[in-house]
Amino acid sequence: MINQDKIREGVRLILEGIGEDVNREGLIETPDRIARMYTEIAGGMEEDAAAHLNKRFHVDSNEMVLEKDIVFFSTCEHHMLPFFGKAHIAYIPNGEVVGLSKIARTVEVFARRLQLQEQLTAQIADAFMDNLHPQGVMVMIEAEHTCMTMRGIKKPGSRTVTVTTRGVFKESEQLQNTFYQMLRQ
Ligand SMILES: Nc1nc2c(ncn2[C@@H]2O[C@H](COP(=O)(O)OP(=O)(O)OP(=O)(O)O)[C@@H](O)[C@H]2O)c(=O)[nH]1
Ligand SMILES: [Zn+2]
Repeated sequence: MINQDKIREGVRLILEGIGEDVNREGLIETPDRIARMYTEIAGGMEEDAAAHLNKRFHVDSNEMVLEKDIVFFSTCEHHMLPFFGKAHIAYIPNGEVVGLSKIARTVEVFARRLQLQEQLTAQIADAFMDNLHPQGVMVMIEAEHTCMTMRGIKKPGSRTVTVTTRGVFKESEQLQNTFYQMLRQ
C-alpha cells in the first residue's frame, strides 16, 4: 500500500533540504500533490498483469501479433526521474490471443513503478509468457532518460534501446528479422 503520509513528510524534508520555505503559498500544497502523484506513477506496484492477460480469445491461426509505438512514461529507480518512450511487443499465439488494449495495459502495470529499462523490458516479456503462454514473445523499448538528458552527463536526444526475446523468438533469427521489418513499416 502506498503510504501518502510518508511521501508528504519526505517531500517536506526535501523542500527544507534545498532551502525552501515549505509554508509559502506556491509550495503549501506541494507535498500533498506529490503524494497523490505517486499513487499514479507508482500505482503499478499494486497491480498484477495477470488481471489484464487472463481474458483470452481463441484463434485458429497462430500468426504474429505486433503492437507497436505504445507510448509509456516510467520512473528511473536510481534518480527517481522520468524516462519515457515507446514499447513494441510481438507474440506468436498458441491458440489464444488477448485484447489489444491489454497489451498496452500490461506495459502500464510495469512502467508505473520505479524501474530500470532492462527490467521493464524483461518483466513485460515474462508476464506474457507466464499468463498467455504464447509460443514466443519479443519486446523492444526505446526511451529517453531525463537523468541522462537534464542532469549529469546531459546528452539530450540520446535514446536507450533494449530488446528481449522469449520462446521461439529466442532461437529464430528469421522471426526477429520479421519483427524488425514490421517495426519499420
Ligand atoms: N542500466 C540502466 N542504467 C540506468 C537506467 N536509468 C538510469 N541509469 C543509470 O544509472 C546509473 C547510476 O549511476 P551512479 O554512478 O550510481 O549515479 P550518478 O553519480 O548519479 O551517475 P551519473 O548519471 O553518471 O551522474 C547512471 O549511469 C544512469 O545513467 C536504466 O534504466 N538502466
Ligand atoms: Zn536515472
